Amino acid sequence: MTGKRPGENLTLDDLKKMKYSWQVARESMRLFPPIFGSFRKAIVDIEFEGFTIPKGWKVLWTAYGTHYSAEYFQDPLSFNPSRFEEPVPPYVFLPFGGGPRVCAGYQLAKLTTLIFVHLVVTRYDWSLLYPDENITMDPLPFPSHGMPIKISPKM
Ligand code: HEM
Repeated sequence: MTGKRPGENLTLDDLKKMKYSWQVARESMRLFPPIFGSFRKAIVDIEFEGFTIPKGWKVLWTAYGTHYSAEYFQDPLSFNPSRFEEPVPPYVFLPFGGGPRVCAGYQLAKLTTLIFVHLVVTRYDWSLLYPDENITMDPLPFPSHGMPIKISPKM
């Protein structure tokens, strides 16, 4: 989002135009979903693809199952925000969960992510202290040095 005068606030209309920024955020959450999954409890016996899930059992759904599947995302390990120009089938892209218990803060999270990214990119110069920092899964992504950055206001 360019064309803003220094100090001029972003408007809701500005945020609606940030389609590529949101694609970048979505692609980041596809590769590293902040919440990798969650549990559901079967409240009745369920038949699913030849399996029986008995009433009372807990089921773990994970975002990685579809996020890293070539069936849904071509070349799934590559970072390609443009892939989100095409619609994604329901229950395939799940950083915010899905169904009746989908994240209640989705819109707020989208808003704050777009504002944060806009301000960091337009107002600050920043760089990673450890560009090749190792990231382990524990089970969430965990940068081995805490991912420190060097940040300073743009001159
Ligand atoms: C990037 C930011 C966020 C991510 C990735 C995220 C992710 C998720 C996920 C995956 C769930 C579903 C968990 C499940 O199905 O068991 C969830 C639920 C929920 N989230 Fe978020 N969330 C984010 C931000 C927020 C914010 C900002 C709020 C509130 C201000 C919020 C409030 C909630 C609530 C209340 C639920 C429970 C909804 C329910 O069970 O009916 N989240 N979130």
